Amino acid sequence: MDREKLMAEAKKAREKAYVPYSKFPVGAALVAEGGQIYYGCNIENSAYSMTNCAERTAFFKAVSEGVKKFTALAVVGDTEGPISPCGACRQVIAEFCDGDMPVYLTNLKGDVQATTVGQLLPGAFSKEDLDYAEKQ
Ligand SMILES: O=c1ccn([C@H]2C[C@H](O)[C@@H](CO)O2)c(=O)[nH]1
Ligand SMILES: [Zn+2]
Repeated sequence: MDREKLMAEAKKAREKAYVPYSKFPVGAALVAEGGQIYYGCNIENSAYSMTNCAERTAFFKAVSEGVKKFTALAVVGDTEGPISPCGACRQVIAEFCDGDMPVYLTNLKGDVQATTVGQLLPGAFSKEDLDYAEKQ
C-alpha cells in the first residue's frame, strides 16, 4: 500500500471521530499483514479521561479480531505540522510493531513526517523487560 493512499484512508477514518469536547478529529489507518486496513478515530467522553485516541482505536479493533501483525500506520489531524501521537499511543504502537515499521504522520495541508515505530518511542518498555524479571 503506498503512503499517499494510506494517508487518504486515515483522512476517511477521521470523518468518524466523536469529538464533541475537543472538536479535534483525528484519523488513523493501520495496515495488517495481508493488506487489511483497520480504521481508527478518536472517541471522546464527558468524563474526559475515558477518551480513546485514533491510533489506539485502530490497534484495539485489530487485536480484538485476532490480528496482531502490522506493516504500516498513518495518522492525520488538523495540526500545523505533522500530527504527533501521544505517549500512550506510542507505547501501544511499540507493543505490536517492529521498530522499523513505517509510520506516516500528516496533517490536512499534506505535510508528512515519515518515521518509524522505534523513532517514536526509543527505549519503550517491553515484554523483554518483564521476561528478565521472571528469570531472576
Ligand atoms: O495523535 C493523536 C493526538 C490527539 N488525539 C485526540 C485525543 C483527543 O480526543 C483529541 C485532543 O487531544 O485528539 C488523537 O486521537 N491522536
Ligand atoms: Zn494517543
